[in-house]
Amino acid sequence: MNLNSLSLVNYKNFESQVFDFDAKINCFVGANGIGKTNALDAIYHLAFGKSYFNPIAVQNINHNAEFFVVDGNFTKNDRPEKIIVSLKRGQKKVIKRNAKAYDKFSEHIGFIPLVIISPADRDLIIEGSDTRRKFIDSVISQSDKYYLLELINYNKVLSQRNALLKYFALNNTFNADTLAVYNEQLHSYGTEIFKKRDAFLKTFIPIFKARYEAISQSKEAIDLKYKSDLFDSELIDLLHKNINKDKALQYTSVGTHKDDMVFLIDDFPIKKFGSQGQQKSFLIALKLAQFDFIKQQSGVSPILLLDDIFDKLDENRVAQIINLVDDDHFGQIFISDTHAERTENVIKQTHQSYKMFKL
Ligand SMILES: Nc1ncnc2c1ncn2[C@@H]1O[C@H](COP(=O)(O)OP(=O)(O)OP(=O)(O)O)[C@@H](O)[C@H]1O
Repeated sequence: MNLNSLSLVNYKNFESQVFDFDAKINCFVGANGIGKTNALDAIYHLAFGKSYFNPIAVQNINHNAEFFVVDGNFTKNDRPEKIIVSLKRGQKKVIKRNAKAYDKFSEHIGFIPLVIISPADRDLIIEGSDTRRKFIDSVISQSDKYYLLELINYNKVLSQRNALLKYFALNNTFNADTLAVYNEQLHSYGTEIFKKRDAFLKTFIPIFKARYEAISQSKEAIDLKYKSDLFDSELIDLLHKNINKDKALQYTSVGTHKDDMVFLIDDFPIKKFGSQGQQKSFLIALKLAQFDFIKQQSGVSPILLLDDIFDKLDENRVAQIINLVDDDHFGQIFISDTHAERTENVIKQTHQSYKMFKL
């Protein structure tokens, strides 16, 4: 899996820019705010059809322009693949593979396996459960197409059920039959989602622990626990049991949309009890385990984006990660850093080809 070239038109601060990449290591270097992260985000866009950093699509168009185009030429399984993502103000985003537009973006997810490691990952520890669910969902979705569809369907039924609860409250009415239709559907999609999350984490956690041990070279016990209402009861029963609460709240209070992952260090939440360094190692281990998992499932080495790597790692650990390309385990790596020499010194220690892009 290789990205050979990237062309950007009006993407964030880039008006027009073309990059020809090395097959192994590529480095964007330059001053703060010059666009290093934006270049990585453009690559992310080609894999996920959206920005990792700015979820409001239209804000990724250059302030002075009416549209953006991100155009990438890949090689996958020895075949050329051209992916184009474009967006015009006031219109819907278009994603094309080899000149053919996707009807559903979900069909594209997983086609370009990619993992990003960024300072923004700290949200996984700091922010609410939503961020952690999105992380698990995005990892599973990259290797299981049906999962994403189940998730989309679950969310659709959930909004319909919530709208119905609001309608009941506003009109002072109740209809058990209509609600039962939504309960059945939510139960069926939710149960599948729960089973897949549970199965995924059973495979993922040992990989994650091994990665953490290798990175931190320390003895603390870290763990990741899946929390879900569905461990104790069937979703359909929970929906029935909580109907009075849901009517009062006017939304659905139980289900897989409430699942969470608890990050632990020596049995205590890492958010409160982990040092800065332990938290950084935890996040890197999480992302490298994501890399391992996707590779295991798809047989393809994901593209790895390392945004502002020295934010998370000291020079030794950066060297450790970049050395991974030496054993051919990793495919292609894209790095962003403010200091050209610092990164180049570390890269030179590998025996791989590389290119530096001074922005
Ligand atoms: N839609 C947009 N139009 C024009 N410029 C934008 C847009 N969105 C973001 N930018 C600009 O992009 C720049 C930030 O780029 P980026 O985050 O890639 O910087 P960076 O080189 O990674 O910096 P740092 O080293 O500080 O992380 C900012 O100057 C910001 O104003």
